[in-house]
Amino acid sequence: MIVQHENIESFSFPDVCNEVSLTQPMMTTYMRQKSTQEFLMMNGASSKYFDPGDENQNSIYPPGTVPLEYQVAGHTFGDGKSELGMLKRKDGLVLKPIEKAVYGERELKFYQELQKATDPLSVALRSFVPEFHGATVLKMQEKDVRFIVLKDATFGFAEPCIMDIKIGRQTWDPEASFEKMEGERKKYAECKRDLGFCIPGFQVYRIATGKVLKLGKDYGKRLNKNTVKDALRLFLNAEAGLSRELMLQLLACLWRILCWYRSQRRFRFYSSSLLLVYDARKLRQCLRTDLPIRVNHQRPSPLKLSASTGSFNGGPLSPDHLASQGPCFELPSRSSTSSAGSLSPSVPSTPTTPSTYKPASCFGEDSWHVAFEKIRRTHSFINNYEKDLQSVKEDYSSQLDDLISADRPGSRDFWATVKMIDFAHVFPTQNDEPDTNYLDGLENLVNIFESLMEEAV
Ligand SMILES: Nc1ncnc2c1ncn2[C@@H]1O[C@H](COP(=O)(O)OP(=O)(O)OP(=O)(O)O)[C@@H](O)[C@H]1O
Ligand SMILES: O=P(O)(O)O[C@@H]1[C@H](O)[C@H](O)[C@@H](OP(=O)(O)O)[C@H](OP(=O)(O)O)[C@H]1O
Repeated sequence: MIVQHENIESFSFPDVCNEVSLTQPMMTTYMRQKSTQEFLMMNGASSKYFDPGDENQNSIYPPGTVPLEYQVAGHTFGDGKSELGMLKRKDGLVLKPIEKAVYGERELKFYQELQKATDPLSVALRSFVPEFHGATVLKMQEKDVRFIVLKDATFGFAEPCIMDIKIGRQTWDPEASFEKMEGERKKYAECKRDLGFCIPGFQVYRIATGKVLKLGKDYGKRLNKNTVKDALRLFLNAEAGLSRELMLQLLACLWRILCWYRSQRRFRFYSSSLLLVYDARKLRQCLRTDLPIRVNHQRPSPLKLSASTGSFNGGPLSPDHLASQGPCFELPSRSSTSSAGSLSPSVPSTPTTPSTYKPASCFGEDSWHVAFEKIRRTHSFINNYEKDLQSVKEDYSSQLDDLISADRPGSRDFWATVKMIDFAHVFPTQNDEPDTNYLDGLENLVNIFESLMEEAV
């Protein structure tokens, strides 16, 4: 789609890209407002710029809400298929409409049960998903619409960069009709076949050009195993120099999710996404700062994760493989994991995750150092892989020490993270096998990130 506006120019991918000009960093706030205005116009809202706090808006949206300006994928207002899209509320929370009852109620139940659960597997999972703030009913054009209320994954970001990565070769659930299955099979075909994931959309505040680039599913559907890396580079602002600090923050999250996913036998996540987010404003500051991250490139960099180790290769993982090569924390026992589709703590089959597994939020109160120590523990493997990783870990550790060094005030703030989203097609596991559909895609994604890490400055 091309939108005509004085602030939109330079369509490098003619039918799929909106690039908003930001000529100077100082103009960013102004331009964000402009792009919001553009976005609202596209979605049938008032042409006047307003924020969600504006009570006098003449819009079709419930008072105190606007369409989520930074929605990069999924069902959106006026996309010709769905009537509803994501909204943003003035308190910064985002609202996901329940449009298709079965899917919506399933997702709501997933969040509700996850919120109540106290078992370690669920507690860990909770740290990977957006904070859940219940459900609410709002009137939209005379109709009552129920919404799931979530924390905005980009909350507090000045220049949010967001990428939606849908994980899994199979993006339809076991109850899908034949038509739905066929439809899904054809979409993002190359990426899903070769990598086990696809990219339905992303937006990036580009440091090299000073423009906001938004690419949607038409672009994503054309990607293949070779070009996907370019899309990631674009998203990561690699033109400005791929930042090791950014990569570490994202990789740390991806590793933790991977470790969790390898250990779990409770769910099958179909058509679920990882939302990669970071703040380009912070990235720009980080790239401008000569110390200390940039001193790292003076060291010989051993940042190569050996593909020969097998652990991150995309092949299917058998339970035996997991037992011999999996994370160093023990796997839940077989008897305790079967058929546990529910997150409720009262379900007798809740896994008894051992005490060595200490879930911790990716980011938050922890310093880089503490957080990374935890990651190091959960990312350990009980074989030669451990040896292979040793030098890598040492290098990471010193980088992380650099990152929290006292002469970088504010360096403890995290400005990139990964959240698991979209649980409309989550099903209980029917056997004790790992969810290779999701795992293959996630492992391939981690592999790509690890190889990109080698390019980081
Ligand atoms: N917690 C969140 N914070 C910020 N943005 C979010 C959040 N949840 C969703 N989004 C935005 O909304 C988009 C769609 O989200 P989601 O995948 O949950 O919707 P969907 O309509 O079910 O998608 P699909 O069509 O793939 O089923 C995401 O790509 C992201 O841009
Ligand atoms: O990326 P695309 O091409 O937009 O494809 C959509 C995507 O697969 C969504 O996950 C799916 O939503 P569901 O969760 O509802 O299955 C939607 O189905 P829909 O067209 O039936 O809404 C598809 O159209």
